[in-house]
Amino acid sequence: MNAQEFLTLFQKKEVSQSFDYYDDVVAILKEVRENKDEALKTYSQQFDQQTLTSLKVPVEKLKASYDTLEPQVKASLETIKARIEAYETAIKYQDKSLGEFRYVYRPLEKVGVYVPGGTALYPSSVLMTVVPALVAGVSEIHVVTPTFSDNNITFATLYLCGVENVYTVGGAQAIAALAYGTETVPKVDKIVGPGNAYVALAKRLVFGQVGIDMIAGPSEILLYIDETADLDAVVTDVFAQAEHDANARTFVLTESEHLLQQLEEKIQDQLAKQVRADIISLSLKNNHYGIVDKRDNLIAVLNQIAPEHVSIQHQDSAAIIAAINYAGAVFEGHYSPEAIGDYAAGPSHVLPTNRTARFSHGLNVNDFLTSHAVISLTETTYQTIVGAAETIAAKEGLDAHYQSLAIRKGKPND
Ligand SMILES: NC(=O)c1ccc[n+]([C@@H]2O[C@H](COP(=O)([O-])OP(=O)(O)OC[C@H]3O[C@@H](n4cnc5c(N)ncnc54)[C@H](O)[C@@H]3O)[C@@H](O)[C@H]2O)c1
Ligand SMILES: N[C@H](CO)Cc1c[nH]c[nH+]1
Ligand SMILES: [Zn+2]
Repeated sequence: MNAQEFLTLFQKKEVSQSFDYYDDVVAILKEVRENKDEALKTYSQQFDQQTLTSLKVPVEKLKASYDTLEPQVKASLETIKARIEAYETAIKYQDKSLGEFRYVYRPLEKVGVYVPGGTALYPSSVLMTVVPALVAGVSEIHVVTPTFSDNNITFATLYLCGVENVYTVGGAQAIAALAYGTETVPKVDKIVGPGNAYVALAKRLVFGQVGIDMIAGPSEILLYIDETADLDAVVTDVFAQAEHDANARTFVLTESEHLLQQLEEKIQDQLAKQVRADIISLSLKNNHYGIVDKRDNLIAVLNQIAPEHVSIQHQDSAAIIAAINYAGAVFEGHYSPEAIGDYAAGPSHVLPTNRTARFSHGLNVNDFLTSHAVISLTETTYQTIVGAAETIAAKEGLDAHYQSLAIRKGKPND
């Protein structure tokens, strides 16, 4: 399809998607708010087939998971953790002193982290959320995850990061627990982390009661390719996002109809051989788009989709990247595939989906800080600006404000 045809379809789909899970998620939020731990256990039975006697994971169990890791896995986690720490430390906001003003940053106190666990384990999401929080200086981290097996790599990674508060609960009910608090799970100040459509919608609905990082829902990739791209590699990039979720979305943009046909043939040839072919097929059936048009129209489409990931495998990558305004993260060239960002590049893989990169950004250390201005005016500055303030206070009819300003006027503080 061309750019215009795609945009018409995209708009219709976007409107219907946003309500798909609404009733289910609202019911879950209400139930957890009222019945707390009991509701969490009932939902774990219903959605995860787990009979839970307790929800909190003992630290010994986290340690046991860590102790059973092969040395190579421990070393890989350490390597990635160090890269994330270095990156987040480099981009952390510092207090600014501007004479009569200061702008200061403070770490959040209590953060809730969602680590997915429905159809795969996500130790990488532990690193991509917890490490930035630790670099920010967050004092309490509470992790919820639908991860139930003994000796699993998610628990091991949590232990490696020093997280002690871990609860085996997932889905919208886990978000409700962190937002409202239950007997076991405390209410937090902000919830971060990725998850499926239920998790993403629940976060959206509890915003205001607690802070959230963004809508980090089912994965997406947009690949912009030309003849210089290695099509076999591009096929793996398409499958790598589609295998996350039947709701994952993949977009291929190109200026060449022939190239798109070649790619689609390769996708069909290789689909059946994929380990997660069932999920990939569902994702590709409903959420895979090939768009052929001229450069300007493709860039306009890209900025409308504002995809979670953009991968540019094109000889003019620099020019295309310069025109991208909205994306979760952009990957340039053959050696920056999206999958390296999922695990090891450095910036967090927790990124906005479903067009929300038009107004939000990927998770980073600064999302775990709050900030405020400190105002310390000198008398000279005060006397210079008080007249303007009085004038507007009078126009607003707020007399007590006017008096608070006027009483200090012309009275040297000696
Ligand atoms: N945007 C990002 O930054 C990012 C990063 C990593 C992963 N992801 C996404 O995270 C998601 C992981 O999904 P997942 O499903 O494997 O794990 P998940 O932990 O997000 O969801 C599993 C939970 O969903 C709930 N659930 C399942 N079916 C339900 C139903 N019918 N009704 C109510 N609740 C139900 C269950 O409680 C289950 O515990 C994928 O969509 C993946 O693409 C996104
Ligand atoms: N691609 C996901 C973000 O959409 C992140 C991830 C974790 N593990 C593998 N991939
Ligand atoms: Zn991925």
